[in-house]
Amino acid sequence: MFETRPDREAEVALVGRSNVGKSTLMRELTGHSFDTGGSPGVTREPNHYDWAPEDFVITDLPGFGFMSGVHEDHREQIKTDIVHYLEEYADNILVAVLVVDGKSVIDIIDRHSGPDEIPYDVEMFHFLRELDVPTVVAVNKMDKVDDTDERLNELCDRLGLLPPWKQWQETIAPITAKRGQIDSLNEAVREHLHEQNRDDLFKFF
Ligand SMILES: Nc1nc2c(ncn2[C@@H]2O[C@H](COP(=O)(O)OP(=O)(O)OP(=O)(O)O)[C@@H](O)[C@H]2O)c(=O)[nH]1
Ligand SMILES: [Mg+2]
Repeated sequence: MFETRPDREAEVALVGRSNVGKSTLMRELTGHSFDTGGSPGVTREPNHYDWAPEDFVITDLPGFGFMSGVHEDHREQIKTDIVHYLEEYADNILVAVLVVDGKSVIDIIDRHSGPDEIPYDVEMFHFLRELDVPTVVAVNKMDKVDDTDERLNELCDRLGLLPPWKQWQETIAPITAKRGQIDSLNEAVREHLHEQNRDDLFKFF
């Protein structure tokens, strides 16, 4: 279990598979650099970022999924830790940002869909709903995607949201974190904060 969380009431948490760009997005949101890298599994412990006078923390959770050099047992442990973390702080997490790689997410979901298998991104999306944590799917690396609308409609379909994606701007946010293009995410997060009467946190998004 991760024990490093600062004692803050409100939280926004970034979750998602390894190498999708969570730490890159974290850098864009906070202006502070975190380890990012070409190989999956860079972040092994949560990165928390808080502002001294504010009762608010942004958390970048470790990635889950295939990571070269990381043993299967350890991978399962990380996944279990993430699930426990989300359960424990569900009441504090005002918005969860599920980050996916727009270039590969459909292929990965389809490859892992079967009678006995639920793909991680789909499972996590539904798990967050069960916890009643408002969730935005940040579809990252859109600089690598040509057929934007088609891709985002497919993603809606896989997540059980009726396309077209434009109906779901509070839930589906295409971004290119690496270039700082995250306006759609900021808007979606603000919508959810507003619904919870937390306009005071708009300055962070
Ligand atoms: N093309 C492109 N690459 C990106 C973008 N955002 C991040 N990357 C790259 O994706 C790689 C992984 O980024 P990280 O931010 O380390 O990913 P992470 O999700 O934190 O990975 P873990 O810590 O392993 O879970 C890095 O090489 C980034 O430069 C983007 O918007 N477009
Ligand atoms: Mg990371």
